[in-house]
Formats: sequence, C-alpha cells, structure tokens
Amino acid sequence: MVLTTSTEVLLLASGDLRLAANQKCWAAQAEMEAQLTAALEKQGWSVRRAHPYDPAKQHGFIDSQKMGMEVFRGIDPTQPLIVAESVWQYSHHVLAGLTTHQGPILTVANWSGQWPGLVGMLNLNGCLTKAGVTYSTLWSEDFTDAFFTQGLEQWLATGRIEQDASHVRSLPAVTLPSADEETGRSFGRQFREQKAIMGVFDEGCMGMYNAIVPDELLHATGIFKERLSQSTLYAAMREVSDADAQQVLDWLLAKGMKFNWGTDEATQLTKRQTLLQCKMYVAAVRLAADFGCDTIGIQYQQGLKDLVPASDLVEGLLNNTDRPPVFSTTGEELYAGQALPHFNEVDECAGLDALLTYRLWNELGMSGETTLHDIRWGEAYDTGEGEEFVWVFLISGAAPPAHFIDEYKGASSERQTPMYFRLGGGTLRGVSRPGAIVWSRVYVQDGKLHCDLGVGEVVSLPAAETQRRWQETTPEWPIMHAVLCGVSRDQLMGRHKANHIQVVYAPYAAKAHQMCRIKAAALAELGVEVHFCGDVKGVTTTSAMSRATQATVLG
Ligand SMILES: C[C@H](O)[C@@H](O)[C@@H](O)C(=O)CO
Repeated sequence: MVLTTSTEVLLLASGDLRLAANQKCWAAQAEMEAQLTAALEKQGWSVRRAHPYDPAKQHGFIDSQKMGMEVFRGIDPTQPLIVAESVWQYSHHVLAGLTTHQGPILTVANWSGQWPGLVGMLNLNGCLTKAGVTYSTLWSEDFTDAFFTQGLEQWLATGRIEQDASHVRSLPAVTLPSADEETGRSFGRQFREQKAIMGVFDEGCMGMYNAIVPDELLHATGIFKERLSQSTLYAAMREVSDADAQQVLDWLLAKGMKFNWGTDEATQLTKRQTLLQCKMYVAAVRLAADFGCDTIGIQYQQGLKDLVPASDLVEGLLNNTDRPPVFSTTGEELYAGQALPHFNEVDECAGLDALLTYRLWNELGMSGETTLHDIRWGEAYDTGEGEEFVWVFLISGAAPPAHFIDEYKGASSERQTPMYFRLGGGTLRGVSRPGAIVWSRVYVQDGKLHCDLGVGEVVSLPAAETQRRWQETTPEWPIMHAVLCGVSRDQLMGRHKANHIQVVYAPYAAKAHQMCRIKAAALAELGVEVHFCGDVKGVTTTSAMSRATQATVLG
C-alpha cells in the first residue's frame, strides 16, 4: 500500500469491458482528467492516478472487476478518492473497492454528450446508493464554473457535498386528491394480488448492480422472476424459420419503417443482420409466452452480442402495442394486441416500472407504451417560451415507435456502433413526439424500493438542433427532447440514482399530473417509497418536514 500526503487526491477511471470502446474513448477521458487535475491544483491539492495508462492496451481505464480489486489493494483506504468518468463504465469494476474505502469518495463527470460519461457516473451513483456507500457527486463543463468549484472546495474541506433537494416531496409529507389515491391504490392491490412474471434473460448487465432488484423486494410487489438464459434465446432463434423472419420485416416495411442497409458487415447494417433480429423478436415472444412472462429483459451486451446482432430493434418492437404479429408453432397469435414490456439491459427497476405503467395506463383507457432512456446530456434552448433546460434522453434500444413523430414512418434502423456491437444489428430510431410525459425511476436504497417521479414535457426542436444534439451524442439511437417540470439540471443530477429514466406519455398536461399522482399511489400500495420531484399539480404539502428538511446530504 502506498501512503500518501494530506493534500493528495487519488484519481480512478472505470471503463468499459470492451477494448474497442476503451481505446476509442480514451482521448476524451485524458482531456477531462487534465482539466480536473488543474481544478484541484488550483485549490492547492495534487492528484495521483491510482492506476497507470497501459501502453499495450492503449487506454488508462480499469477494465475489469479483477483489475479494480488489485488497484484498491494498492491504495491508502483513508485517502480522498475521485472516480472520474467521461465514458460509459461498468460500475462493478470499482464497486468492491469503494464498498470498503474509508476516505471521502467523489464521483465526477464532464458535462459532455460525446460519450456516455454522465450516464456512467449516474450508474455508479445508483450502485453506491444501493450498496449503502457514502459518496458525493459533481459534474462540470470545463471544471472552472462556480457550481463545480464551490462543490469541490466543500468536498476538499469537509469530505461531503450537500445537494439541493428542495424540489423533492416524499409521499408521507403530502396528500393526494382522494379519488386519485383510491384509483391508484385499488390498481396497486389488484396488480399485487394478480401476480406477474418477470423474464430475465441473464441477470446483471455491464456491472449495473443497481439494476438488480433483490427477489424479496420484488415479491412484495407481486412480481416474481423467471430466470431465463440468452443461450435459450439463441437456441430458440435457430428454430424460427426464414419465412417467419421475412414476415416480420415485410410488416415493418409496409408500415413505412426505413432500414439503412449497406453491404459491409463490419461497419454497416445489412439485411442479413435485420433478418436475424426479426428471428430474435419472434423467439423472444415465443419464449416469453412459453414461460408466461408479463415482461422480459434481455441482457445482450455481454455474450449475446458476440453471437448475433444486438437486440435493440427487438426491444423497441416489444414495447409497442402495434407490432408485427407473432404466432406460436401451433398458429395461435401471442400477446395479440398488446406490447410485451421490455426492460433494456435487464434493468429490473425499469422492468417493474414498465409493467406497472403499461397496465395502469391501459386500465385507465390510455395507450401506455413506455421505455427507459439514458440521461445522456442536455443544454438550455429557447423553445419559444424562453430558455429552458432541454435534456437529451437517448437509448440504444427499447424506445417504441408509438413515441416517435410519425410512428413507424418516422422510424429508421441504423447500424449499432461497432465499438460496442461488433456483429452489428439495427436500432429503432426516431425523434420522440412533443407532448406531456410522466417520468420516474425506481431504485433501491436502504434495502427498500423507492421511486422518484414527476411530470415533464417533450418539446419540439428545429430539425437542425435535433441533428446537432444527435451529432454531439450517438446519432444511431432514438432521442427525446425532454423538459422536466420544476426540476433543474443540477437537482436531477444530484438526486438521481440511476443512468436510466422511465417515460410514458399522457394525452395532455393536466392528465400527466393526474397520472403521476395515481401512479404514485399505485406504487405506494406496492410498498414502494414514493418521492414527488418538481412541480406535480394537485399534490398538497401537509407536513412541515417536507422540502427543506428533506435535503439529502450525500457524502
Ligand atoms: C452501448 C452502451 O453500452 C450503452 O448501452 C450504454 O451507454 C448505456 O446505454 C448504459 O445505460
């Protein structure tokens, strides 16, 4: 173990498991670390990397849990430590070490959409929260702004940063209109009593410890896991005929969906890849029906991606009510007229939310297509109603065409980026239509299920601005331009316990507020601790212990 001086901070960078991603994204990480180091030096502190740049691998990331444990074995456990992120990373690479680290921990990301660094940091925050590890968190565009500088100063002086949680009202501190409360609770009771099966095709994706819900917590909501395997899915794909796959593709083409096909398997989407994805779609529905699943999640980013094209197109189709029909081998249509809610990256928190949301919306006569997105990035934009902070919600898979402008006609399938998906596969890409939404996030904290939820609006941006946002991030993935009501950028970042956020449309704004209240009551009935975030109309604060005294202190 290396002993250290009292004004030295250790810096760690967790990365992807995939060499191609780590190499491609390293330059951005090196640049961010230089800026962060300059900011620390300005405050009289020095920075030492806890692990070196590896010239053979051509990157300086911790790229496995094994390496992460080794790095932690060599450091002073009492020293202040920063995990710096400008890329998508696997939290379990550093989780083991962080669970026993005694010194102050700070997670930091650069405010950039280029690579999913904010997403990586938010996942790590969610994992640390679930693991009960105390941490602080910060983000910055260039590491010289007042918000970052003051936060850093506070952390260096005290080992903790207070986040502004004045936008949060927990359920016990408010009252809901009794009709909404009763609607939600009676739905929740019925949901729990009826019970449901969550099909999990290989649990745990990319080190996302936060996305695994302990069975006991899930059982209390009425949901039970069916542990399935991606090998079974692969085997089932081989049983799907070419004709069945072609029928799925013909259905999509007839709907007006576009496929950006080329011929180079290594860099372009090919028709062959799409047809394999169609087989996966049919196989997934058949397996789900065989096991009686009400929702499924396919892990896909490890294992399956090395055998077949990615599952993104499949996931988006499953989340749409209007989707290509799938028949059993005996000719019966499976899940006819329904979506089969799919939780991307087997994020079980999202799976619980998606199933409850889809059913609740349907029960109340609305279409309930729902998806998670990554909280990827965002910038202020003048939408015509003055400058607002417009988030880039973006995800590789799972967004349903019902969310897009012009639905299938507005959708295209683009080749998944080769650094993540060597064997390709197409996405289901579109621009989410303007409208009112309810957003939410289920997470695990203190051994309990919690849910933050609020209301938002998807805004319309000029085509050039959409293109710019795509170019600043990942242009192959579906995008949503979201404004959250009464929640600032920094409030969301300081509070959110996951890389993902769940969204569902409501027919108009007042309905979104009402559905947010009803959904909160339904979740509460399932034993979930509910927190309203931002402006949710019709929620009356009844207890003085709400806002100010609920300010969370992280770190
Ligand atoms: C393809 C990548 O691994 C993405 O899946 C990653 O950036 C995420 O979306 C994480 O939520």
